[in-house]
Amino acid sequence: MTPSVCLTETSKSYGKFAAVRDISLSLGEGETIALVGHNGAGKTTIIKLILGLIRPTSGTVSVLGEDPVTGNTGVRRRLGYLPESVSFHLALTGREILAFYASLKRIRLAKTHDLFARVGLSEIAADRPVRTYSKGMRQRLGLAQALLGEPRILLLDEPTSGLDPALRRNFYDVVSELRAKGTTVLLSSHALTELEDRADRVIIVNGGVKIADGTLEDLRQIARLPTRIRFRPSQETANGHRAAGRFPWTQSADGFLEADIDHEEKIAALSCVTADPQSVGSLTIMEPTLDDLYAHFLNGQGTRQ
Ligand SMILES: Nc1ncnc2c1ncn2[C@@H]1O[C@H](COP(=O)(O)OP(=O)(O)OP(=O)(O)O)[C@@H](O)[C@H]1O
Repeated sequence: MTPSVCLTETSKSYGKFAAVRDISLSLGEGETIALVGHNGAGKTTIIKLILGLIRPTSGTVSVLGEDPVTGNTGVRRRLGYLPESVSFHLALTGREILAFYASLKRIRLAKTHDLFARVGLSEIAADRPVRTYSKGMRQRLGLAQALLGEPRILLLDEPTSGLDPALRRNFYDVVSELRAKGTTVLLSSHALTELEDRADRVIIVNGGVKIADGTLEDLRQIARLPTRIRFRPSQETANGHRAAGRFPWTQSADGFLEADIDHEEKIAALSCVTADPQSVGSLTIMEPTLDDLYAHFLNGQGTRQ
């Protein structure tokens, strides 16, 4: 996969304080990457380094092959950015705001006409002043602004905070469309559960340092956390199952047998449960979630505010 963004041993300090320390990462074309970490972990600093809004204290940042601070300004026009708190001039209409940002990016207005529909803002809403917008509508306008000019790299800082479930779904639909077109999407978020099925890769930062980077499956392989297996045995085989093998099955209130099985034993445990398919009513395999993995990688690292 061609990398759109590369940080190589990049640090950013403010005085003696290192907001980001020796981070190396690459973001591929068409990849959706979740950037997760506690408050103050360094997520926004990484985004600002990619945008060229701040210079690294050491190391390098390359965006579409250019240094985003000193390189070809055309590269910046290929970036879309939705900041953590969107704030627009309240007296302007959505359409006026989009026209303003389009002129900054030197994009012809004709190319912006479908953006309102794409983010789910009606034509009537587009002509209303932003002060009449709900938080969700402002966030949609922020997304429309970030989508101006069909960016090749989209950086979204906490994009779904404050959005209701329907708006979140709509938002992720737009992200899927962009991914299909080859756009690199970096999503900084605390909403781990909703990222789980949506990100191709997860980067975890803590205290300005990258502590994990991989697909969910990669992270599961590294963390080797137990898998919970639950099954409902048929009446006559319940006792047999409970005794089966060396696995510590316990009976839950709803009649299921369940156990947390070590990563290495997962296949053996499943073979044991399913040896006689007739004897199993239903079976659930619960792999460690992104929440579990996040807690695992942060465990013992300490956090800072
Ligand atoms: N201009 C600055 N001057 C001094 N310290 C800064 C500056 N910008 C960021 N920091 C510090 O760098 C650290 C990382 O900040 P950053 O905004 O990147 O965190 P974050 O992971 O985005 O947090 P959040 O989830 O709360 O938005 C924080 O401790 C912050 O206080």
